[in-house]
Amino acid sequence: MTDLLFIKHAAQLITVEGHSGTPAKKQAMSEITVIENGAVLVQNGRILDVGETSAIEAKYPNLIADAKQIDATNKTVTPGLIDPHTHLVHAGTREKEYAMRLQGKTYMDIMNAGGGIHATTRATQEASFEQLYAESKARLDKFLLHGVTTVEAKSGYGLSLEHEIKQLEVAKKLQQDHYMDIVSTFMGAHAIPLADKDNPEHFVDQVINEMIPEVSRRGLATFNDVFCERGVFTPKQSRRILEAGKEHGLIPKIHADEIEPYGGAELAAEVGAISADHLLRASSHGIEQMAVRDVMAVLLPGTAFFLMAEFAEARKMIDRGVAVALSTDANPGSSPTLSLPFIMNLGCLKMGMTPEELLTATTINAAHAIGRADTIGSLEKGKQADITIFDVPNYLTLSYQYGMNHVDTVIKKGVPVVREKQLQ
Ligand SMILES: N=CN[C@@H](CCC(=O)O)C(=O)O
Ligand SMILES: [Zn+2]
Repeated sequence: MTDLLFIKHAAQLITVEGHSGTPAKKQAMSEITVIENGAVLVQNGRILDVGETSAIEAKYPNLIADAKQIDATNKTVTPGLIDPHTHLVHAGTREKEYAMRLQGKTYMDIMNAGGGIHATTRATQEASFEQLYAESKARLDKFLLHGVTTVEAKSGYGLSLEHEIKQLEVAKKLQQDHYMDIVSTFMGAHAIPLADKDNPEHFVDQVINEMIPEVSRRGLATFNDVFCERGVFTPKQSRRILEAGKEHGLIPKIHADEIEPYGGAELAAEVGAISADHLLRASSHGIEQMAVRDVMAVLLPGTAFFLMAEFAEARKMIDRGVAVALSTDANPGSSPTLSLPFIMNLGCLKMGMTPEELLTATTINAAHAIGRADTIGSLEKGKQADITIFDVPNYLTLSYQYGMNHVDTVIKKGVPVVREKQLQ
């Protein structure tokens, strides 16, 4: 018995087609393909066809007669949004640090005083598997309610083999239990534990010799990430960690040039990272190198907004030929949000991206940033039917009426899992 779903009469259906082979760059980031009065026919969780409603109706009358129908009149249909950079699995919140920052303390001051990432590490180490699972599951529900159908999730609040594995196992179980698809990244190199403060090389060795081999042996992560920043991991240490990951089949990612220019973008190009993320202070040379070596820029404007910092130079990156994706950076310290649509608003208003580029950056380019562009990120024949329907008559309204949740329906693998803003 085939499972059929027919979404019809969308005021605008945005396919973002034609970029599955390589990420969209420059002008191609604006080519999103808008079909008016659009329709999608889904069979057994995959997209069977996409086009104008009348054309699809004429082509598949029998299948459509048997299909569950969703009328998207006055609504905008897009590929399910993809968040390629989150710190999903952690315990607790840090609102007191937020208040301290409002009084003038900086993010790094707080971290150097044993707060920041260290505070969340303490809470995460103390948390049971069940507590971490429950907190993270609640976050996934909210992501879904904001139109997101796939997230990347990093470890990095365990900072010991036992607790890093615990975080990654929570992500694995959520992948099995939840509607959301989760792509895991090992980020043991998120901070030097306080106990190793005076001997950081000891921890770097532990990441390289103990954690990476074990995470890889257990098949718990696809990517390996490092926080390359002054006072955290140096470019030299970061390179060792990323090269060690490569030897164990983990693809490099990097938190680069977030607080100050530190050679992170250049390092990403040298080690062949799939993406360099943050880049608020990336150098022009680093941006050029990323363009030459095809390193995706994953930009996190929510972090600049929340840390009251300069935004990344998205315009310059796009114009120089760097493919750009956008993400929440959801985490309890520098970006406590689960709203990718709000991040899209910031992309326009604070980084000069166009509404078309935003859609590319949160769909197909985000899929490329996590190595999934062959199956998700666009509405094309044969792809997984991950689809978001927004209660707006055109895509411009998504970035125009800002800070609101316009999601109406979310379809995951052909199944409506959010309908009229309610989890099903
Ligand atoms: N910058 C490093 N890591 C996170 C923040 C983590 C935290 O503050 O808990 C980020 O991407 O912003
Ligand atoms: Zn991050």
